[in-house]
Amino acid sequence: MEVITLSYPNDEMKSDLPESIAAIGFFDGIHRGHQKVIRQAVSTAQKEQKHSVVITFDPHPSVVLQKPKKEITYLTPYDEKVQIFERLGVDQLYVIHFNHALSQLSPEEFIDLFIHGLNIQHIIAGFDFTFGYKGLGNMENIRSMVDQNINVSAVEKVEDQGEKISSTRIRHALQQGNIDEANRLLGYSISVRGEVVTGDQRGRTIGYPTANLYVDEPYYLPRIGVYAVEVDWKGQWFQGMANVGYNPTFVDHLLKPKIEVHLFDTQQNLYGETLRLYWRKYIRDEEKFDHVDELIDKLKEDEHVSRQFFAKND
Ligand SMILES: Cc1cc2nc3c(=O)[nH]c(=O)nc-3n(C[C@H](O)[C@H](O)[C@H](O)COP(=O)(O)O)c2cc1C
Ligand SMILES: Nc1ncnc2c1ncn2[C@@H]1O[C@H](COP(=O)(O)OP(=O)(O)O)[C@@H](O)[C@H]1O
Repeated sequence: MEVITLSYPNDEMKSDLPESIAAIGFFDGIHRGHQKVIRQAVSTAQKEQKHSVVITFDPHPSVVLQKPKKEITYLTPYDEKVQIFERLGVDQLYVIHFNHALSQLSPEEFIDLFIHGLNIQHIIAGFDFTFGYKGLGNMENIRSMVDQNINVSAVEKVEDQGEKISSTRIRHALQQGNIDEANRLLGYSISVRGEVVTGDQRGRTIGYPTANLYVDEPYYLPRIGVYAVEVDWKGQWFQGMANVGYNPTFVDHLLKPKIEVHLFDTQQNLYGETLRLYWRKYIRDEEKFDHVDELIDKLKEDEHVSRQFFAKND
């Protein structure tokens, strides 16, 4: 899959682009609804022997449009998205840089630049996709904006338990520690990828060394607390328990939550290694303990609960 970033007003489009079928959207999470849109573009392209394309945006429009600005996090930050599109068989990914100038384009100007300009012959998006200045373009009025020979397909909503699947719904599930629900809506297991960095070297002194994960992308993390997790390290799988939190027993004011994982049944030195951590089961909220001994007792309990969870689910 080829990845091309485009920004307005700087970039000139090439003139000899192949005829393409495009799925378009922001696609945070690439959940089952998004997958339906993308799969439809890929299969239509295969049938018609054309290129399959995803057109998406970065960063999220709210970064530009929302005041005051807040830090935004994603179910699937940029690198994750690229990997998932690749797995879905997309030939070409266009990432349109979302900036103020882009937000001012009328729906017609947007279509001219990015649909006609990229030689898109068929546009596929979710039924509620909007685009252009103030989101005035939608899946109804788009038909009057595109050239006659261009097809438009709106994919109807995908539901789960009678409700629309949405990125917001997945965020709420994660906020409640409901990993099963988030994974069911996503259609795959949510994870984070990070590099093991040095922490306060305290873990080993309390009998639970923890690999501290530095994630260099803005992930939306599940609820602060303790989880049974599985870790993929270069294709080797480990079970363990992780904490997303602020270590209030030891530290007064961490600005960002830390992600740390204790892996069961290994003493591997992992500094500098890249791990992918899959959240499996929420166990409890993080607590502030008056004594380290109480934390250690709790960690023993967490280990027991996690191992029981894996014994039942293996
Ligand atoms: C499964 C698990 C549960 C944890 N629960 C708590 C907790 O409830 N409260 C807390 O202050 N720290 C908690 N911690 C974090 C420990 O305080 C932390 O691992 C320890 O201070 C080691 O930090 P270091 O890796 O920087 O050396 C937890 C860690 C793990 C792995
Ligand atoms: N079972 C294990 N789980 C996680 N890390 C382990 C384990 N065994 C050894 N380690 C190593 O020990 C380090 C964690 O030790 P710790 O004392 O918590 O130090 P730090 O504060 O730097 O994380 C990990 O980064 C890893 O290299």
